Amino acid sequence: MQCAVATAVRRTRHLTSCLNFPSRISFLSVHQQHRLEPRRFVHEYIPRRSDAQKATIYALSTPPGKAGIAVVRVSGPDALQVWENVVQRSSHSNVEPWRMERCRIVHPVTKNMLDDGLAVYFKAPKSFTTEDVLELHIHSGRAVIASVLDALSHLPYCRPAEPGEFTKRAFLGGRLDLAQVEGLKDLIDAETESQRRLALEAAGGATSARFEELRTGIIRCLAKIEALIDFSEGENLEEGVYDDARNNATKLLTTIRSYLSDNRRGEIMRSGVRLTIFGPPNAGKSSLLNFLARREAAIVTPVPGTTRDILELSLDIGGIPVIISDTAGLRATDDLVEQIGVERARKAIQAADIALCVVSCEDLGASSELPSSVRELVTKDTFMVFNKMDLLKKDSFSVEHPYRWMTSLKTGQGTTEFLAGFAESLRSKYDLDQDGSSSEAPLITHARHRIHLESAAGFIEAFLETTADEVVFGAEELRYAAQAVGKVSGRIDIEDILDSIFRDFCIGK
Ligand SMILES: Nc1nc2c(ncn2[C@@H]2O[C@H](COP(=O)(O)OP(=O)(O)OP(=O)(O)O)[C@@H](O)[C@H]2O)c(=O)[nH]1
Ligand SMILES: [K+]
Ligand SMILES: [Mg+2]
Repeated sequence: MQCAVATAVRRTRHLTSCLNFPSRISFLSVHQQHRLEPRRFVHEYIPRRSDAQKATIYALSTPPGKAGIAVVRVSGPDALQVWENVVQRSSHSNVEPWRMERCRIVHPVTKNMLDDGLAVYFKAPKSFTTEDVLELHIHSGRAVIASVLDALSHLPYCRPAEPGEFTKRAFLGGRLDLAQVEGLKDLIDAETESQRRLALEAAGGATSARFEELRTGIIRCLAKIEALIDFSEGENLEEGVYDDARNNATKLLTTIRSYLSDNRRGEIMRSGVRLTIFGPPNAGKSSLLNFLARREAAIVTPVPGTTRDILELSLDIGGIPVIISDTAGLRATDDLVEQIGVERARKAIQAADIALCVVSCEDLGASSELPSSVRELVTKDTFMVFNKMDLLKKDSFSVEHPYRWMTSLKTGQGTTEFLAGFAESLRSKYDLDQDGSSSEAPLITHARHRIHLESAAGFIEAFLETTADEVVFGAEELRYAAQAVGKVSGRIDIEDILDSIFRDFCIGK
């Protein structure tokens, strides 16, 4: 008896580790709380886990509302059974996979006809999720969609899909890696042409392939170092293996560093330049936002302190997505609400990729010096707009700055030049072409990629700090570096590649 319990506990422990339970201690406390026999405890958990994995899920895959067609997608082991229950065809032949068929969609219990549509069955693994998939193409109307989804809810082995669950299954099934999943999401969200191309590249696996090349490079170095651990140079290994590994690691580090010092180009192409408009009150900041948006998005009045909260708009400036924030005019004030607005403005300037300062020509000092409220915030990278040039009395104007324009948002003077110069400056700053794309596709498009690459660079540096006597430590650093790069695509297993490289590695004479 005791022996049986011990076996059960051991098995349970093994299972809890498979199920990612925190620890043996927490398992025991759960076990004690519930006063369950170990064996029963096991039974309680296994079915739920496998159930979650094997559930057949369904969801509307097109936007809800009136349109020509809507697609309801079903994925999981019972997709074919769903077909048998809700799809009625004129022919009684077997279902032919990947072939669209005209059919009636019926309620599984009442067999009432719900819609006249099309159905297609994708046989696993040749489907988006790698599972059996059924797509029902129905008429897109609220009542039709509701009746079909309700009908599916009557099938006991089906449940509604959670957000992103089809894609998650595609990832778990190995159809997409993480970088491709991100690319797919970006493709759906793409609003500009350059975003579409960038996302398509990631979704298609080209981005992953570039990361994979880096990872394989690191593993090649690792293979050499591991060979040195097992054998030694001169004896069983050709000469210069250690130096080779070091040289290659140095080259890889240079490559990674060059990817990292990209001025955030990829992230900017993907998610847009964060641009904050700031300046003294009444300079014409909100007027500038409205000019760029071509509509009265922000309130403009002659009252200083009109804008208080931050107003954010996403615009396409010459093919570049720009997220523009209009902020409260910077000044000391007793008004509590305005004080908060000024505080938020300062934070937005810090968070911006580009800060654009609007100053009224009226507010310039005798020798064209900037108003004190903005003086310490302006750097050589700040974009400067000297507005209200219609009110400029003096004919001479002498503010030197790399990015500077003069406008009158009232008369329109200088605005065409500003718009052209503004777009051009954005392009040159981020090395982008006319349409906002770039000749060489950037590698890093998400902050996540940057974090993993930075950590890989750190590990390679640590490897380069080790000596020929410390190959064991060096190998460990390279292993971490490879894993860090692998995290981008979600591929962190290196043993498989290591084996294959080892196999063609030249060992012995
Ligand atoms: N003469 C002249 N007036 C302008 C010009 N641009 C804007 N204005 C006027 O200046 C006033 C202030 O403009 P806003 O756009 O509200 O200025 P703001 O910087 O957003 O002001 P706050 O939000 O209060 O900080 C409004 O009455 C505008 O019509 C210009 O080029 N010339
Ligand atoms: K104002
Ligand atoms: Mg304003």
